[in-house]
Amino acid sequence: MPLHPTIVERLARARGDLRMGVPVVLTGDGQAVAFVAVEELSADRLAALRALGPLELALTARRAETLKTPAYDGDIARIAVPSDGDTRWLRALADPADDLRVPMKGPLRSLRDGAATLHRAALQLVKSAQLLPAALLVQIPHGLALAEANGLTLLPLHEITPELARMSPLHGVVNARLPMQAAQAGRLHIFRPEDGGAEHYAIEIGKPDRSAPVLARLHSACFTGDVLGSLKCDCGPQLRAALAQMGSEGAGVLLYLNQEGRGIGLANKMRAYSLQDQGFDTVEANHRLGFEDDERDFRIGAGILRQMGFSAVRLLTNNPRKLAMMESCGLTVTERVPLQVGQTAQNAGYLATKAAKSGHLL
Ligand SMILES: Nc1nc2c(ncn2[C@@H]2O[C@H](COP(=O)(O)OP(=O)(O)OP(=O)(O)O)[C@@H](O)[C@H]2O)c(=O)[nH]1
Ligand SMILES: [Zn+2]
Repeated sequence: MPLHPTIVERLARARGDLRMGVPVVLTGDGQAVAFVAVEELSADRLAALRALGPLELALTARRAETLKTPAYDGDIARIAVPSDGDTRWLRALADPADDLRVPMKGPLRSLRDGAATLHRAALQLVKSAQLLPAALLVQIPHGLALAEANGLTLLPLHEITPELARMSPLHGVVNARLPMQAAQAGRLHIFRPEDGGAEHYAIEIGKPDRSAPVLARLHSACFTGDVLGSLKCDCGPQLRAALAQMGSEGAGVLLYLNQEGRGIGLANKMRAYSLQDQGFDTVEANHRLGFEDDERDFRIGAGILRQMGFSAVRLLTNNPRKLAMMESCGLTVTERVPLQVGQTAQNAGYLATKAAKSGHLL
């Protein structure tokens, strides 16, 4: 293998750069841009980018809708940044925290002309770095020259597009015996993705027969519910009930997928919780932040199950999307096993919204 990093490795670097406020260079469609995530933008970097040319802010159409500004590119909006637009101005557009207190952010000028392909890719990268979906871009004449002169990560669009669409292969790193309250015969497996992303875990209980449907649960990380016992959701009780059922049946597999906050990360989930305290429901809060309702990639769970030798599941869930995704990834769902535990006065609204807007089965 050559010494220079592959495109997958450069993508991982780029995510790290964005989380540190370092610009990344994107080329493609006959254009080149340098961009940063607004969330981590410093005044110095803003000044350095402004010196390169007119600045554009890319937001998702979800966020643009809240800001009441048109998204001429369908799923995204490009907004011209005025010469006095500073980091506070940009952050107020990216972050809905102060929307109710300061509803008027404009006037905003949405751009209509020109291509949005690089803006779209920039936003996708910012999202995959679990930052607020807002990118500040500047068009540059020569991507390679700017990247080389400043030691920036350069990403050609045609190389990253297939990588962003595919699920990164996962490798089993280690597994070891783990006796638990719910089952003495437990084993924890660690899976690591090739793209430098979060590791995921499989908790195998007993010795499930690989030739029969296995009792399985795809659990998404919820620090607040799983660890802190939050009353705002039903995750903690669901986690424990699933393990208990597997323990009492003597076999099962629970995947603990590190897709906190339905894939938006804990910081963004807490932003969503602040919005929920302002009266928005769980879906509206995600939209106001600029995310879709659910940003999780359920292919990961199916991939791990197949890697462990399972081809059919009895799936513990109330979420029809999980059932559909299993089937589309080639796993047979022989039964949906409902998992209704942990209802509280505080999460009644949350569960009702999931049933009404996300199709959860009651
Ligand atoms: N963005 C966001 N995420 C939340 C909120 N409440 C809980 N979550 C996350 O939602 C996910 C819940 O995952 P799951 O338990 O797999 O839930 P599910 O899609 O409802 O499906 P089932 O429980 O299988 O029926 C976890 O990642 C939580 O962190 C919220 O208000 N906003
Ligand atoms: Zn939860």
